[in-house]
Amino acid sequence: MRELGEMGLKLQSAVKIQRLAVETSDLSKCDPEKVREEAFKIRPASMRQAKAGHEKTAEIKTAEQSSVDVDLEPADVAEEKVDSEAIQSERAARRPPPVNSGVLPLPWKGRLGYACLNTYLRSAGTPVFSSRTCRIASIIDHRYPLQDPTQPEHATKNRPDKTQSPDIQRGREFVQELGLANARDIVKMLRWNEKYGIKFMRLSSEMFPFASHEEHGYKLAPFAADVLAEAGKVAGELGHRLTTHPGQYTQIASPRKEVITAAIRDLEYHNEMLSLLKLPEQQDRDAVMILHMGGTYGDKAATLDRFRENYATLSDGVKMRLVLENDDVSWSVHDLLPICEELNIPLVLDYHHHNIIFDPSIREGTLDIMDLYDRIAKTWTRKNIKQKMHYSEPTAEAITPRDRRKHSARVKTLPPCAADMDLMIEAKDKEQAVFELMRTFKLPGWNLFNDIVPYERDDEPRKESKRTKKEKKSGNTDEAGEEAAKLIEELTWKEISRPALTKGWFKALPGSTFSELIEITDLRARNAGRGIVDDKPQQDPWSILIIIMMFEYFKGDESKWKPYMDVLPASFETPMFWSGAELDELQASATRTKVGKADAEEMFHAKVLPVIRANHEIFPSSQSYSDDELVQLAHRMGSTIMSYAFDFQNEDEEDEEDEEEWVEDRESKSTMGMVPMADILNADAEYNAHVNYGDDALTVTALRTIKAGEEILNYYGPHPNSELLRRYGYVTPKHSRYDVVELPWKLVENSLAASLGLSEQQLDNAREYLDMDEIEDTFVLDRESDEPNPDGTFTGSARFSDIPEDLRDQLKLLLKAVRKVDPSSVADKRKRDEIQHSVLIKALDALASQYPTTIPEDERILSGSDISERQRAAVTVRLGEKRLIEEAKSYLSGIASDTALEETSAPNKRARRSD
Ligand SMILES: C[S@@+](CC[C@H](N)C(=O)[O-])C[C@H]1O[C@@H](n2cnc3c(N)ncnc32)[C@H](O)[C@@H]1O
Repeated sequence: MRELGEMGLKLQSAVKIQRLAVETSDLSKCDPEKVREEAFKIRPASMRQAKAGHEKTAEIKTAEQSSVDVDLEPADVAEEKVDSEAIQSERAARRPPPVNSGVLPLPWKGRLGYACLNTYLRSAGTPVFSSRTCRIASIIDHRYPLQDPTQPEHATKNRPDKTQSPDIQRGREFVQELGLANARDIVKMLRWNEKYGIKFMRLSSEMFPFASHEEHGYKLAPFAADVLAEAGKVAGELGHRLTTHPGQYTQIASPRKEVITAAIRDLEYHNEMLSLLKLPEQQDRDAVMILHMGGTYGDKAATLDRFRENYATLSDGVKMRLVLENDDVSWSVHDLLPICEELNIPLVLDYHHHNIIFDPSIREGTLDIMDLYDRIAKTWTRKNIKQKMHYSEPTAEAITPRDRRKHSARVKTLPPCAADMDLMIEAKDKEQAVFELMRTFKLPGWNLFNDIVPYERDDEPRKESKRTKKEKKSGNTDEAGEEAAKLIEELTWKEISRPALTKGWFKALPGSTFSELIEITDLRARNAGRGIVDDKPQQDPWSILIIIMMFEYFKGDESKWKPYMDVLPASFETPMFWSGAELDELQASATRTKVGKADAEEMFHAKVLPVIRANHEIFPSSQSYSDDELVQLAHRMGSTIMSYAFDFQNEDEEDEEDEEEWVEDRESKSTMGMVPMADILNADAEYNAHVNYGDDALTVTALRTIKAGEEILNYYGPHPNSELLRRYGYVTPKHSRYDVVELPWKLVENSLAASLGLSEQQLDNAREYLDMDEIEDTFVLDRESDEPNPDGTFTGSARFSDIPEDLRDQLKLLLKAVRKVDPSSVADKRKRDEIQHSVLIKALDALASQYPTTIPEDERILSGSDISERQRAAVTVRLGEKRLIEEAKSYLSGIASDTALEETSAPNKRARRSD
């Protein structure tokens, strides 16, 4: 068994290395034999563990970055190349099962639960759910009475009347009404659950929107006391367990005071909600609040100390309900169990998270954790609370930890828990996932829900789509819009689809018919024979909108959008259109490398031109255009979209409730579109208006008094000037608070080598101890900036407050590695801390020196009058980055001198630490 486990691990590393080789976009260099050889080299277990932590931070970062850079980024283009079917199949074939265990807890006597949302009831004719919410701007709007308070509100005809005087209580009642509607639906869900054999459910944290908000928060008693007591009474009668899971930002071990204050408010809110249910004694004890420890802030021991300290200050009510859960990034079961035992806190074991940060020296899965079952169970029994566990599985194709973080829609098996466990199934299909498990294993109640077909059945009256509603309302669909929407459907995709491998043979069979929309694919590499795939190429929202805009453009005067297209710019100030000399003005700014012109053109060639060329009848005038001219036109449309288009969430996604779990990397399902008029507002980091997207109308709300002649400004987001320039072609002084600078790891390494007098060979030897696959090659430094105030202004300024945690960690790893190569070069831990700061300062110096001009020189250039707009923008970007580098250096020097001071004043402590 053990050998098999190790073999699985090696195969996994092989897959990982292969994937990385592919991700560096050099498919041809990926020699499978070499990859396998590499994978079978055993590294010390400690290194592997350390690297696992890194992988997580690196991946989270990538996910964040990709959510910003929607489409034209090189990474995306590379990603597409990577995702060839063969590689995917290979990876999938090699994946280990989600849970390695021979134990199935049958016959099952426990309760299976689902979290927060019942998909069946949510999509019923009259939706039943507990997460109705609103925006803060709506609370503020509803401080004003309705135009006709005797009539129900209407999105256009009966809105809050801003000419009257506002009343804070009125706004609060508006949001509280949403909470009451949410709470009233608990009983409906409980009764439904009971009917179908489910007796365990997590209540949505969004039950009472903004209840724990600093400014807009409110107590639940007395207004919600009766509704909650009624829900509790029904839960009591039915023996239903109710729990909660405050969100990931509720962290009581944060070093930031404001985070702790907010977390305590949120815990008190959850506690009040559960207490007002007035459940029978045991059920009340079982109504727990699950919390994650949160970040490590670079120092787990210090974080645990803060946790101890802050936990002690929590109210008894909160302490009675608080439960800790292992996460998939930083805090494993092994980390949390001791603190849970120490502080008398139950520990909820989440198998899915555990399987992501497992100890690879044992094997993936649950075997290592089973030895801890007794200790985990005791954390519950000694408080007389019924134990619960969380179970979910990664998506079927998941291989890397990043992939595996995504929960699959349903689960295939049960974990090896006690057969009477309360098991929360955290899967996207919620109650349907529970049903599937019940069906698979014929668990008690499996025969109760035969009348429940999957929640998307056609005979259930479903919510109308908003588009249909609008169309109906106008009585006459907007022809131009409809025409554009139909365009994509009409296009024949064959020219750009994958070559048909096996369809020809299949089609040749006598009597066969074959839809053009599907394709037979070869899945033998993963032992799955043939399979059917959707044959449409993956057009993304960008290419679709570019094609539609080009379609309208070619129609010329015939286009109903012509007047709108005419006011849109034909040329742009974004760096995409700058000359080489103009780009050079950006100096060492990372923006210089992010222009993405070549990648954009590659995308046009792959996704836009083939569609146009294959459809002369739809784009008749395009025939007179050369390929180059089409690419230029695609650039123009792409840049227009970049500056003017809006993202629209798909209907399905809007209805989806948050998993209330650790951050998930969801696939984007958005669509992009042009919205004339809505795109007319300019923007700045301090703004005075907010655009509200209603079902039937788009409104703009002033956030404060706007003087006559003053420009109405929207908010495009907390972008650094470099990003503002890249996307929109402008910069503003106010956006400099969000400036960032990218520090290449190479500079840190060089600076370390210089500080310790290491030779290139010694540095290379140290690198051998690191898993280079996990090493980040750049780190983003930025300032800490508060959110803008509700009126769009800022109270304080942004300040540099810390070096990124992953940079610190990576540097620590390197220092440890250097110590192994040359123990005399880094004497002890204290020395390592000192070195860290000076190394980073030197690295920042090196970074600053890559910019040929100094801060005063840039300031002089900017104050001059003979400077073009493009130059002004470039100098503003580079100057912002230089100033940030200086701030980071002063911060580090400050810490370094504090440490020195501490050492001179506390020699005993120092002596202990260096032991
Ligand atoms: C959505 S449009 C805003 C309306 C646009 N000004 C127009 O002419 O229709 C975004 C573009 O407006 C310009 N813009 C927006 N805010 C700006 C600002 N604060 N300063 C300069 N230009 C701005 C940029 O060219 C940007 O790409």
